Amino acid sequence: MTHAHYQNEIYLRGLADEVPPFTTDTTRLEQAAEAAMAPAPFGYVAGGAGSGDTMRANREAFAHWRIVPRVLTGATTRDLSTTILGTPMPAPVLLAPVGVQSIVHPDGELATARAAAALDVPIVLSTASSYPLEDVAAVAGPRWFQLYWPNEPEVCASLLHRAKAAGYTALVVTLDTWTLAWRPRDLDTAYLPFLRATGVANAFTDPAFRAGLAKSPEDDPGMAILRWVSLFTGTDKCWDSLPFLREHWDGPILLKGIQHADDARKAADAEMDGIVVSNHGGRQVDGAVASLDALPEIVAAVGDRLEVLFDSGVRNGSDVLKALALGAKAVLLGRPYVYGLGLGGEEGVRHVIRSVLADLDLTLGLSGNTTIKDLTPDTLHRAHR
Ligand SMILES: Cc1cc2nc3c(=O)[nH]c(=O)nc-3n(C[C@H](O)[C@H](O)[C@H](O)COP(=O)(O)O)c2cc1C
Ligand SMILES: O=C(O)C(=O)c1ccccc1
Repeated sequence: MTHAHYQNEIYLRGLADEVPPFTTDTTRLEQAAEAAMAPAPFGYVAGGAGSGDTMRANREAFAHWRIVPRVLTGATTRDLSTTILGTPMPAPVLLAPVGVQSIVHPDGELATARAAAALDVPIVLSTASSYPLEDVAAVAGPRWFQLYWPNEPEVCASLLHRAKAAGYTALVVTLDTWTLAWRPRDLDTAYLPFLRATGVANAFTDPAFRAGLAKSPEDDPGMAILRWVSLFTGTDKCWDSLPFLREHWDGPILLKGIQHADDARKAADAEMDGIVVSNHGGRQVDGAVASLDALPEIVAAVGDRLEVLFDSGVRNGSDVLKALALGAKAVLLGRPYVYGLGLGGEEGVRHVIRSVLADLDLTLGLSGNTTIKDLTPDTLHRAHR
């Protein structure tokens, strides 16, 4: 089942007077999920750093770019497919790494992985997943692994070894979250899921992590969780540390959380294979630049040296199209699929992916384009609002 089929399926439902189980306006999933989810997990997913300024800026940045449709271009059938760092995908869309998904739905990352696999859309599994990476791999299709870079080299090497053995093909190293930001929404409700058992599955199943504990995680879970958190808090890493990852990871490496062209150049100089232009969905630095506003300069600086991927604020097909036109090779979908998970587990995630892809396919065609290669800055107009 592809994006075009999903469009037909939704139309056929309409003919039969059947409403779809979830909204097809993927920009409205947040409101729908708020009504369906428990308040604390919803607040954790929806929330951002500080006042939420950067989260809002991420969305506003998309509104400043407008698509300029072209006609009579023969875009009746489209091809959205692409290959990024050896991974073929039906569309330039991956699921962003999101930790602790079992707070949203008991099946968590398993449901997400199944939904994505059914559509051949790659997932990026978080280090802080609520199911062990091997269990997720067993039900997943194309998969990349996201690393929160632990302070202990043995634990880092062990995680990388396990991820490789379980068939994760690319490594996404997240650099913008070496400690969690000031997030009033969670602080005000004392909701800190990463301090609970929801995000430690990969640690508790890791031999190197277990070897460093005085008591097993089963005997003293509190102590084990504290050690896991401390492994990711603060960092002595710098640009010179990257060769360690090369030594322990046989495959493409991308750096996630890049917002400055100079950092993008450093990533290219360090022979990284890609970057993810991202501000973590506005969850880290309040007042930071909108991720889409950072994109063009970064593409100009390094677009010919490594793969530039993008996230933060993508909500529908038009947003994907705009990020691609500004030079991203693919985008990562974040909160929208997590809301799908909260609304309807595996079925909800599948609905969200299909809706975004069907919308992208139609928007691409109706703006007069046949493939994603047709998209350039010329596809867009810079508007004042
Ligand atoms: C609930 C939640 C948990 C997240 N956990 C992780 C994570 O474990 N690792 C990571 O690299 N990024 C994590 N992110 C950031 C996402 O990968 C992505 O950068 C962000 O969601 C994109 O912004 P958007 O949600 O506005 O699209 C998380 C985001 C959310 C909303
Ligand atoms: O909440 C987040 O944004 C995040 O990246 C994270 C960090 C630790 C555990 C789970 C998610």
